[in-house]
Amino acid sequence: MSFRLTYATMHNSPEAMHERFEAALARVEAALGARHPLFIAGADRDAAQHADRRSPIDTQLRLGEFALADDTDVDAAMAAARDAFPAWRATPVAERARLQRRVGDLLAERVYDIAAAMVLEVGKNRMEALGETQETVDFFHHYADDFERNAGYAHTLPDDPIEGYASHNASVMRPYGVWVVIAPFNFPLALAGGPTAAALVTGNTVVLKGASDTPWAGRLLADCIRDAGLPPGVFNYLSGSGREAGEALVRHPLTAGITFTGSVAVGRHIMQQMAAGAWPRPCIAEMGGKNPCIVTERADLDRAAAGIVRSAYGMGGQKCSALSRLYVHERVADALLERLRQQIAAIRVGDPRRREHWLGPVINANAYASYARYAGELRNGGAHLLCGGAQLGQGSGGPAALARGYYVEPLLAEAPLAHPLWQHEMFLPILMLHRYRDRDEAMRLANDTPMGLTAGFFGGADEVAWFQDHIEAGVTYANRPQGATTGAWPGYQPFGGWKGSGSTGKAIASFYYLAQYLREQSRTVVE
Ligand SMILES: NC(=O)c1ccc[n+]([C@@H]2O[C@H](COP(=O)([O-])OP(=O)(O)OC[C@H]3O[C@@H](n4cnc5c(N)ncnc54)[C@H](O)[C@@H]3O)[C@@H](O)[C@H]2O)c1
Ligand SMILES: N[C@@H](CCC=O)C(=O)O
Repeated sequence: MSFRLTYATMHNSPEAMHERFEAALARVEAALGARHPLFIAGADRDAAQHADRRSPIDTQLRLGEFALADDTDVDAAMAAARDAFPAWRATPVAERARLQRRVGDLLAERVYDIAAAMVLEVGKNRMEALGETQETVDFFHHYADDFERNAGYAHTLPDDPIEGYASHNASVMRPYGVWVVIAPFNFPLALAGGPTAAALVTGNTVVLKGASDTPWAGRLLADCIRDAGLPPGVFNYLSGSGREAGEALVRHPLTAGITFTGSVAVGRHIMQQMAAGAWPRPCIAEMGGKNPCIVTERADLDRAAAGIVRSAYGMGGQKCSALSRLYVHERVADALLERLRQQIAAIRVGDPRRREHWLGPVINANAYASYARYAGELRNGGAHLLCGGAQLGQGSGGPAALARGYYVEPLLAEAPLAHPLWQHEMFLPILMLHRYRDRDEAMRLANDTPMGLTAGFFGGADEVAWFQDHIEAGVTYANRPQGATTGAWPGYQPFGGWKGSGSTGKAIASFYYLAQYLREQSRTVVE
């Protein structure tokens, strides 16, 4: 298939992709209900307790039983990763990169089956799930290529200018040791696989923990890493809760560094713990977003509407990059609203196993209840709900086909600027809108947030530089109908947040990313 799948191309998928997905879905559904163990020291390990997991699509759909790691399992995983570290660090870069590419190749071979599992586990639609799996493939290849391209960041420096001695100098980068990766529920494969690939290729060993809602995706990644032939202990997988397994990993004495992806509250808590102790340990924290889009009088409104709807409602707004604040010039607001209304009305909400359903359920009962609460807060806080606001699933009295899942309507609300939800990451398909008069006012409002992940702009070509120069966000998109604020891809858009959205100022898959998994050693040798 010559089609190259990315989040920007997934809107025009070829027929063959759907046929292969359908076949994989049937295979995966036929095998539901299995028990999924932990993966430690190269072997499966049963935990003392397991969680029975159901799909957000239909809570009677039983996915399987997933191990809940406890302190003993965390200790075992950390010890395995510590024991494997010296040999893995000493493994030539070319060999580490070869194994890493092999993981990518296996993910690619299994792309349809893994995507089918993620549709069931997360409730995302097939193209989002296929996109995420392909993104993970690309992370494994991208980081292997990048580390080799940078020759492992080893540099020979000039000899010291000392008479009578030959004093040779070099700078090398050395891995830290056991690197912990903590992944979020919404991209449970890509945001587990990306940091894992970065840590492994740079010579660290890894203990990965998946999110409590999505233990399956991480286990499927573990299977690919096992089958690629990485030595036992180099990679270990734990499923389990954040409060137990996650906390135990963060406070573990063998934890040399962490990549955390998730909410601001948990991220800041982990950063504080990593800064405390005998010495500060590195913590790459990729956190939340409250992403704005500015539409000026000169925008192409068809493009704007397409990009806005895709980014505000794709995956039910459960992307850190999702658009949640829309600032539109008052002269074009009504015309844009008309287009948005049409596009929102065309969104088909339903079981994401079916191709025609672009919008599946939200992840769990909490998110489902939060949606109703936020809709109420918007109404009570003086907002005008222009579209949506109703739950469609459990307990809503909505369509029978949706009654066992967590389905909600895409919501668009024109809200007073004083409304507190302008400042709160809801992580749901809820978009708030404000009509502005003056472009600089729009920019001030767009930047009026402690977050700074992604931002979108629709306007004249000669306004783009103004947007890029003034917006406080790590990832920016101008005039992009494929997604106003969403859809970064490794090798095309480095992805990382400013301000409260990220701890390092260095983006995922950027030129500067891998160096964060290494510490510098200066080497002087006098002959
Ligand atoms: N910036 C990014 O690249 C990015 C990408 C995806 C998601 N996110 C953010 O993630 C959030 C949604 O994901 P979520 O709901 O899974 O986030 P979350 O913070 O609830 O959980 C993330 C992970 O942390 C674990 N965890 C929870 N409490 C912990 C603790 N005390 N100690 C250690 N680990 C703990 C969880 O089990 C999970 O594995 C949103 O805020 C979203 O914006 C950010
Ligand atoms: N990389 C994804 C977002 C990941 C966060 O949830 C995007 O760019 O839309």
